[in-house]
Amino acid sequence: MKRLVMLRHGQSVWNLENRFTGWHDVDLTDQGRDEARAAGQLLRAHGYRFDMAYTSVLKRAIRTLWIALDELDAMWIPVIKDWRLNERHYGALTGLNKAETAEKYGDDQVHVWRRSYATPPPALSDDDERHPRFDPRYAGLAADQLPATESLETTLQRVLPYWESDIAPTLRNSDTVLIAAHGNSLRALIKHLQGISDEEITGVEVPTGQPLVFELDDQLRVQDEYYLRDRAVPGA
Ligand SMILES: O=C(O)[C@H](O)COP(=O)(O)O
Repeated sequence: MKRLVMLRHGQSVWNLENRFTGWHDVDLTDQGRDEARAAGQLLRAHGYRFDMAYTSVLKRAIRTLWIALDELDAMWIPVIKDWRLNERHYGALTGLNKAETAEKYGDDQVHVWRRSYATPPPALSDDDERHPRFDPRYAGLAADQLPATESLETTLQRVLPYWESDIAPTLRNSDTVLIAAHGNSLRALIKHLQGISDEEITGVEVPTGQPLVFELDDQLRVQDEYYLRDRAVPGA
């Protein structure tokens, strides 16, 4: 049985401030670091050893991974960072307060922007300083790869090819892989792995700092899915 563990980053400064974050590169809060530490300790208590880890190019996910791997005494394992595991791009909402945006546009509209499968938030203009074309970490990408906004659907359209080309082949040749990423890039992957419908995925939430385990057969079909916090610690 193979195991894929997904870990959403711990609380970030903009989670705490209740701001739309997306591709903005904000760090963890002290609470977020504690959550990452607790995630690593929980994985250690359950005897996890990872062959390889994947993360995004955003520091809240990278630091969560570092802290968890440090707790596991496994900072030596191969780690790949890739932009395709980034959070969904929040377009022109990036940086806005979520509650104030709901007051302005209504709860229903904000819920559609946050949780619908196919409706993206309003796009950034090309000359907006928040546009990823101004960020050197994306300098190697073609213009048509750089989003000005993303729905969950278009997020899945960049996560899935990465899963197929990189993560799935690694899992076929190993036992246990960790992905430290973001609420919506992980929801996209969960939707794919579990065959969740466009409607049902709107109700799926991923909490910060909680290892989510997928047990997979050799064909990478999901046999079981659970949060590790819900399983008894062996020998405890
Ligand atoms: O990008 C963000 O703001 C969060 O990481 C996820 O936000 P959401 O819960 O609004 O999708």
